[in-house]
Amino acid sequence: MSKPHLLLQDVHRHYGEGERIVRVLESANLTVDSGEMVALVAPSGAGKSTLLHLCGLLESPQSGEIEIVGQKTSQMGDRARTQLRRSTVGYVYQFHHLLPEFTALENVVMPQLIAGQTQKPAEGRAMELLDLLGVAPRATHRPAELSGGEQQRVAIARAAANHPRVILADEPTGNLDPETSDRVFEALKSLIRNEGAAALIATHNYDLARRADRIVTIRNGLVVPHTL
Ligand SMILES: Nc1ncnc2c1ncn2[C@@H]1O[C@H](COP(=O)(O)OP(=O)(O)OP(=O)(O)O)[C@@H](O)[C@H]1O
Repeated sequence: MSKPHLLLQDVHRHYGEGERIVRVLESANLTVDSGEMVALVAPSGAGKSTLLHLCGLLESPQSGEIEIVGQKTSQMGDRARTQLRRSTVGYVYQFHHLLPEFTALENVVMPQLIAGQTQKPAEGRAMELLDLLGVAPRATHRPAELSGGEQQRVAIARAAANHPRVILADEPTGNLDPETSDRVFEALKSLIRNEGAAALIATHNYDLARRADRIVTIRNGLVVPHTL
């Protein structure tokens, strides 16, 4: 059997020390397979951002192993981690952070050029993603000329531009109205399926969480299955 795209094994993460210690994860385990969408639902302060940062190699655990596409990261140096993150992880944030002076298309082309892709194939890939997410007709519009939902779909296309094996999203529809939020979530889901990425999506929206393949929460420092 092939390895899961994302694997956390016996991960410990705390902040501070002594009396001020905050134990967020204690022996946490999680696996997310290719094409699987896992929703992360937990109360404020439970450790959702911490977990996403660990999965995205933006933070390191005090102990335990995090594997991305079968690569163990616990012994990696900073450069190797950064390289692995850039080549395998895509982030979607609540606020899209698109570059305002560039068009939707250019925003999705840009990360590919930075990764060493050439213009034409990068444009082809960008159009393919914008099309998949239903925003191809807005390709030449700048962010200010797009609706909130369109902006967020462009941001998802940008996060997926370099074929990430792992997609991490923090409240990806948090600032959208329910109907738009629904549409964006479905677009994200079909993208994950299409691309065979492993996705971990933190959300407070129970209706959306229920439509993921699985729901997990953080309890007593563990990542555990959750039902709503
Ligand atoms: N740099 C830090 N130093 C000390 N404590 C921290 C630090 N970062 C996070 N924490 C603590 O770790 C716990 C988990 O924080 P985290 O941001 O992961 O929670 P969260 O579930 O994402 O919360 P929210 O839903 O409010 O964003 C919190 O109690 C927080 O106060």
